[in-house]
Amino acid sequence: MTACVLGIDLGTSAVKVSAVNRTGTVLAQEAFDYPLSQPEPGYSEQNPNDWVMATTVAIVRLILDDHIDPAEIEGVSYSGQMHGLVLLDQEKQVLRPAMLWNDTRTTAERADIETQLGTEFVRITGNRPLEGFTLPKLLWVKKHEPAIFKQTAVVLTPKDYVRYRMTGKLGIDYSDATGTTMLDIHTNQWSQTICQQFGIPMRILPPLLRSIDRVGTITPEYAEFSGLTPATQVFAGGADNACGALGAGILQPGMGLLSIGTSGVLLRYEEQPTDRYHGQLQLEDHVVPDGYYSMGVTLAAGYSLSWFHRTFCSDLTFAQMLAGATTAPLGAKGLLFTPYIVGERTPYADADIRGSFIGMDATQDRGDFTRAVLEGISFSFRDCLAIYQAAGADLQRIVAIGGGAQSPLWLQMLADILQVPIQSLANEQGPGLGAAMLAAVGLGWYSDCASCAQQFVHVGHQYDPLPDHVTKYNQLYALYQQVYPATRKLSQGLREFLR
Ligand SMILES: Nc1ncnc2c1ncn2[C@@H]1O[C@H](COP(=O)(O)OP(=O)(O)O)[C@@H](O)[C@H]1O
Ligand SMILES: O=C(CO)[C@@H](O)[C@H](O)COP(=O)(O)O
Repeated sequence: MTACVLGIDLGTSAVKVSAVNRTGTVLAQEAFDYPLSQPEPGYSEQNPNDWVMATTVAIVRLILDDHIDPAEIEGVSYSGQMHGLVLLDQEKQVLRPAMLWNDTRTTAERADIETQLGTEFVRITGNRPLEGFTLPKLLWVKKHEPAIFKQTAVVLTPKDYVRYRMTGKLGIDYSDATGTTMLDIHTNQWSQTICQQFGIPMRILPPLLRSIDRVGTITPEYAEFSGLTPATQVFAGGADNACGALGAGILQPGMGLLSIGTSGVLLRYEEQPTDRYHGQLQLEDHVVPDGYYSMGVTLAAGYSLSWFHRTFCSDLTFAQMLAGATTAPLGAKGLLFTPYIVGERTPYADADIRGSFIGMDATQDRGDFTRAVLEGISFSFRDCLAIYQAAGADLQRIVAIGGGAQSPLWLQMLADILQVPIQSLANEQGPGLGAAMLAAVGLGWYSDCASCAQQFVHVGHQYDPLPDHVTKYNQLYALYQQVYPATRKLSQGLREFLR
């Protein structure tokens, strides 16, 4: 008998479900993709039912193909892409496609929040209003789709909807609730001030849960649908970046996480809701009770690379494309890329900025372009690091996770550009491992997250900065920093042209 838990990681590109035993060994993992719909520039949507179907397929495959015995799955928990808006009516039917974290149509709503509440909003939520958060999306629906807003009985974030479909229970955990920017980060209650100011009925906000809280069990209907048993216990789970941090053992100040998924995140554990970053970085509740974290988010990290692959080299495998970057010289023969292909969040909260290749030269080839994309994304991470450095917040150790962490070339480049040692994990599962850990702690296998991390988290390789690369990248970064101010007006002009 191998008792195990399932960690369900509801990412932006796919769901990944990992079966993990009591000692943290990953027994099997299954993934299933779903599409992203971008009907207009700035729009980014997914169908919540696709998440449920994909999760179910992954679970069925774990049972049928990997021979995970449903009777041995004692617990399930979740990690989810943050900030997405899922609206349900009185009958708990989905009212419209989910608006995702990288949907930036809400610039007017964001400005409105800033005008109406200004610094009070930052004080309450720990965050300045940004397009990607849930509140501006809800205000967009209120203004542009009033009939849907009127029918809204429940607001959820993505993984909460999947949990609801598996258990029949509604709720949101604190780490995702902070990401809505409707939670008072100091009291951990929904903010009456924000709800009253913007006309959000508090009854549509779901009950608040701790990430390790037991929510219930699998419903008989979902058990029949998926092959799971109704005895399996379900725990709340958390935001993907918080779960990623837990799964990488980021549980103390000075420890940092680099998540290279669809988005790119540089995250630091915080002991309290600090205002030292003046809203320049996000501040969120951790999945660890009474813990917090700050983070800078570049909207298109892995997404820039996938976009490049899809658009310019779909004839190559991902590995072949990356091999071209390995042989290209540092600096890609003078080519700079800025990864603002869906706008940007940190350090430039700018939905209109767009990416650029600067320095194109007839001597460059596809390998140089691929390398420039990797370097540009890495410079964007350095922009996030610069905010930490300016605030005097140390990051002694950074662990990398996510799809991008599969590339040794990229991890070495990041060590060289950030000038900090970057560690990979031996059992990298992305945020899914953190989700599994929440189930393990919820079940009582471990007394707390820290003791579970001691058993589950194993560092793999360390990439140390190479001095001659550091010098060259410093030179390039100084140029990269000039691209945003130089292209801002051009991007605005092009956005106007498109409108
Ligand atoms: N071998 C690889 N090397 C570098 N990047 C990769 C590799 N494989 C996938 N990626 C990048 O990882 C991203 C997906 O990472 P993942 O953590 O699964 O994202 P998400 O959780 O957002 O769905 C893709 O956008 C892709 O560009
Ligand atoms: O918006 C944020 C964090 O604020 C994103 O990091 C999302 O949480 C999506 O994560 P990935 O799919 O890239 O892991």
